[in-house]
Amino acid sequence: MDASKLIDGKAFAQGLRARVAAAAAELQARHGFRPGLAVVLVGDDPASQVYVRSKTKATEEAGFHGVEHKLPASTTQAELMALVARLNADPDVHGILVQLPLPAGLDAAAVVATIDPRKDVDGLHAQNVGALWSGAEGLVPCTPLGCVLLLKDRLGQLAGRNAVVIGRSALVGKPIAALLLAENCTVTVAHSRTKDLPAVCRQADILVAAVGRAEMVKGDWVKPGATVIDVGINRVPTPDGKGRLVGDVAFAEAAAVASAITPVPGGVGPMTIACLMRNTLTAACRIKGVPVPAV
Ligand SMILES: Nc1nc(=O)c2c([nH]1)NC[C@@H]1CN(c3ccc(C(=O)N[C@@H](CCC(=O)O)C(=O)O)cc3)C=[N+]21
Repeated sequence: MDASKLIDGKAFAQGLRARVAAAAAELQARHGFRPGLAVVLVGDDPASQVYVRSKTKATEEAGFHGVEHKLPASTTQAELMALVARLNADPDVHGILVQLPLPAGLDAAAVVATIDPRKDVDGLHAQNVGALWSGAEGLVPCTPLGCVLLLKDRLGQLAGRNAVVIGRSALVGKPIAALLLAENCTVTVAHSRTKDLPAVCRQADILVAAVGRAEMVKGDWVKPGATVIDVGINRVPTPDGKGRLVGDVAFAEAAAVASAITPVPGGVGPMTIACLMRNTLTAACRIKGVPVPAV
């Protein structure tokens, strides 16, 4: 494959994190505060622990104030909601992220509804979802924001392009569709009940795969010259037992046809964390009433 086709999310994310860190240093110097992020992890799912660790590392590297709350899987709904209420009231915390999924028995929607919308750096609170779809100011989910930043960096203007999003989750598919619509794309949201999914995908100038099924999108689903964003992170078994990460797109096949494509790992994943830092910076500035720096 021609290396210039690769959309290097890892490199873009590094640059974004450096710009966020510089903006945070400037805020400290001029206004005397640091953005603060609280990450809440309930239970001991190993994958979640890895993500939370990389979020904490990014928080430190950005020069933010970071707090990590690790709660046992036996935590009750009331205890979790009480922690969120404390974080809502904490003046040093501007962003609250409750790692999902929560252990069985806990109601994620009720927890999200408790988060102060101004501190909802995941953009999942109904107020932020409404703001996204109505064009009002709010906070946008990190993974969708990362996808659109990569697309604009590669393509410039997105207006008028046909975008097909496969997947309609609240965390990824729906918000990506909203963001692409706001960029004046013609957006189709495809899903498990879509008829002739390959033919729908072949219409896409921008194809976003967010289904959570390893290598489902084949090379002949991709229109020649299309830009492919692979949001999937699937661990598949290997003979050595370690497993490897693949996306929702059959990468080699798709890369042969596309003009640009994100790899897995090293594509959208690192952008998610960089955008979490960006959202925390935005949330902190709005709460403090100072201008939000462009990063
Ligand atoms: N409330 C909430 N918000 C989230 O944003 C959220 C969440 N819960 N739960 C779990 C998922 C997953 N997630 C990822 C973040 C970074 C990478 C990432 O950096 N991946 C790297 C490395 C992957 C690896 O090596 O394991 C890559 O794709 O290159 C992946 C996945 C955020 N999530």
